[in-house]
Amino acid sequence: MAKPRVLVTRAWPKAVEAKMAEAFELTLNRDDRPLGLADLRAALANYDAVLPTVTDKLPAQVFDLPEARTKILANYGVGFAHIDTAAAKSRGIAVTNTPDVLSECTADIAMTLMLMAARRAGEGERELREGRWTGWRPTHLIGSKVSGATLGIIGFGRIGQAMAQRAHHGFGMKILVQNRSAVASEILARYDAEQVPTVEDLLPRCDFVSLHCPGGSANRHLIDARRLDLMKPSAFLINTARGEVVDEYALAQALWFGTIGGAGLDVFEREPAIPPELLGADNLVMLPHLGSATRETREAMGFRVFENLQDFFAGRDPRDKVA
Ligand SMILES: NC(=O)C1=CN([C@@H]2O[C@H](COP(=O)(O)OP(=O)(O)OC[C@H]3O[C@@H](n4cnc5c(N)ncnc54)[C@H](O)[C@@H]3O)[C@@H](O)[C@H]2O)C=CC1
Ligand SMILES: O=C(O)C(=O)CO
Repeated sequence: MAKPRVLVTRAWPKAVEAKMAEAFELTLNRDDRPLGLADLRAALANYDAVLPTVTDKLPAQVFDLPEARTKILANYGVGFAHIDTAAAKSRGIAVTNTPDVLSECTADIAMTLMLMAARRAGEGERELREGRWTGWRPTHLIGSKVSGATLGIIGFGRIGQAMAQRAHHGFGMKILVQNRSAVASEILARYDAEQVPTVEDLLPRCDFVSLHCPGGSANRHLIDARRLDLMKPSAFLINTARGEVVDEYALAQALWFGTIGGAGLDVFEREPAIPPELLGADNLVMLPHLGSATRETREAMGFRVFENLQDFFAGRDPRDKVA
């Protein structure tokens, strides 16, 4: 039987590409150039499986083609808001993602941002590299204490809980939770966490707020000017979820006017474009979407896609089917 034709849309870890090549008729993207709408539409017409990432936008219009050959979109990543899953489903295309294997590393990056923003690590490093450091002094780059502070987590799924694990058990933080659905009491008990009914209940009580919900239209600008105003003037906002969850212009205003203490961002609404208003804010730490970027995790994500494809082409339901 002919091997399924599979398109990998970006360059992946070599070990995963090699394993994939044994099982499938594989097309790789050696240049690592992001695909446009027309490329993706052509991919759906010509491949049995397309393996997109967060940089491949698949809105309904991409699925609007006379005949789709593709039967599965096996996404490399857990977030799949860049794929119109309803449109995929209506064309009989299954969608899978890669949960769990990236939860720890993404929570590690959220902790990194929280610590860097609170302890002014970005400002300190810039000062040192630019030769502006004049030596230790009692009033130099005074930050905010993380240990023992209150952390609000919006979106208490896999990564939100990994964040709570680190913050509560590692840093003695008090955990407040806001989640779309009720969180089981035994899960809350693991972190001595309290679930609050609304975002409005959570924000005024927190020293740090970390976002761990999915992106997409339902959560677009979940954190807007009105909600930023509810945060303490000393509090920090951390976003490793998706750029669109935060109104970046409202955030830039809050940072410039000091209505919040600072922020840490790993994701941006129009990444890789960063609004100039954010670039100039000193009380902001920014990373280029590094949440899952460790060798171990990026390989594990690839092998998870491989398992999903193997199941799918063997006629089994892939474990990570989301549509
Ligand atoms: N920065 C990075 O590199 C990475 C970012 N991510 C982002 O993190 C997100 C979360 O991943 P997981 O924890 O694995 O997903 P998950 O599905 O386990 O958890 C998401 C949680 O958010 C809750 N939720 C959804 N909308 C909400 C809202 N409006 N208010 C409060 N809670 C809401 C859901 O009920 C669920 O409990 C992904 O969808 C992705 O966008 C994931 C991996 C890496
Ligand atoms: O998995 C995701 O959703 C990412 O953002 C990249 O790992």
